[in-house]
Amino acid sequence: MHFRDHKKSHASNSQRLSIGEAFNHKPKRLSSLFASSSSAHDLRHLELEKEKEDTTSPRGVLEAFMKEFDSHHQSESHESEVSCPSTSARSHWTKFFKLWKKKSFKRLGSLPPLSVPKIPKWKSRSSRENQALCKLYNFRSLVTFSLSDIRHATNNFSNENLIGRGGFAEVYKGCLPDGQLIAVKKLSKGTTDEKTAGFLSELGVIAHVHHPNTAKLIGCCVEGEMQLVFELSPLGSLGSLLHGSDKNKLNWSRRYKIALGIADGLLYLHESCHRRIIHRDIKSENILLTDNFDPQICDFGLAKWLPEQWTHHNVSKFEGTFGYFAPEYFMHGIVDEKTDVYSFGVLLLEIITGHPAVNDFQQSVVLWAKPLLDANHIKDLIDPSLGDNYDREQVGCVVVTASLCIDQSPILRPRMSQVVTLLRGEDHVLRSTKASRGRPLQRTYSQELLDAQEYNSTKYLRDLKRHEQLALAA
Ligand SMILES: Nc1ncnc2c1ncn2[C@@H]1O[C@H](COP(=O)(O)OP(=O)(O)OP(=O)(O)O)[C@@H](O)[C@H]1O
Repeated sequence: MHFRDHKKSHASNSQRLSIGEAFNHKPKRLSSLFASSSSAHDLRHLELEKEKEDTTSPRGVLEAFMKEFDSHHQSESHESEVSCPSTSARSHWTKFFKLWKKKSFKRLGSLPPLSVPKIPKWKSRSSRENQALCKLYNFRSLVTFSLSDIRHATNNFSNENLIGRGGFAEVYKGCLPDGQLIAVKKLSKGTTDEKTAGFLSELGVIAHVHHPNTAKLIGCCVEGEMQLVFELSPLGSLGSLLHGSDKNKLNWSRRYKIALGIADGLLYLHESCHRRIIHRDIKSENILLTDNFDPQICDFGLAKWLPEQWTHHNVSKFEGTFGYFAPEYFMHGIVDEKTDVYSFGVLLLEIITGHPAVNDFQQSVVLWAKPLLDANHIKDLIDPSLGDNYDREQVGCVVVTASLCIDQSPILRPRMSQVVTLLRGEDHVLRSTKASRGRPLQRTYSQELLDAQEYNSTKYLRDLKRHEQLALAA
């Protein structure tokens, strides 16, 4: 288990937390929820080893790809005696991954500089090492940047170019020689091992993801600090607009468009992507906005891949963002699509009400909104800054969807395909198709668990309160 600094450049109370941070200096109390006997170091070690062996985790998949990459490379060497110009760059990557594998618990920082892959120039998109990398990351064209390319683009990481700061990284605005605007996510927090693991995990997921509503990775750089290079989302995060001084930019039709776009992006991650991806940190700060207010889901640092046959995944390390946790996650460490659906419900409440997930007084928007939702007092929920300028039907659809998404019971929460239908007001389609063609609602493991404990509404609210009190007591 590791502890991170979570200062954000945009004021926010709902910051990503590790278990220790969520309860501020009371890690033992909560770590016992998921794993009672191990020390923090042992736990982290077990977690890393488990992830490396687990071919379903992003890093496990990287391992599998590396094996494939090695065997491909060996068979190529047998075929040709002549080495291509990119062989040395490729072997740097191979060494980098091998060292990471071997030294996952030793300091990579103590390795000689040559151990870090040498990066070809950013223009070398078609070079063979890039092709090999693309193969490694699901055959997509990625650019490998040199540190000097990045320095040049970001005005040497100047403070004026700093546009975001998260729990793991600083994000700098930049401009490539061809005029393309970029956002460079420089992983700068934690130990070298943690940074390497975080970099590979995020890269391993984001490079597989291609959808209009997910952040666009252009490439990466592993010289100096590890850096991911994205297309710039000029309007920044939804959180910064929704809770900052530019709130007036977010009229109702934009908010509705954003809600639909995020739902489409999440549906893609859960059901249409090459692999089944659970994001695990859906929140307004992790939704970026293009010039046209098209939302893009970003920050795949906590994302998990779930094999098709798994009902859920149990995590022993509690990470995420206070205010967005589904009850089954913070009580039992259960992760599946429905934990993302819950967080999406909280995000919808933010969009409707304009309230942050957790305010300065640590009050949760869920606890505030629930009585109003139950009493159908929709008018009292709506962000006063919208006045009467909203489409009643659309607001109705978003309110109903939010209310279903934050249901205490995961089985009663809709799947993302149902969420999309509900948000568009096409739930009559849902009702008529559910009986005939739709997948039957399956009881999930988390449902059984919650039922077994007679997890009722009163207990749910008590748990939320307890969660809040623990955080406040810190
Ligand atoms: N492509 C981008 N375009 C514009 N701004 C961006 C981009 N990527 C990130 N940012 C800004 O940087 C912030 C931090 O980025 P990100 O969430 O990826 O970092 P993190 O360290 O993983 O954060 P967290 O603590 O949530 O895990 C975002 O909230 C956003 O404001």
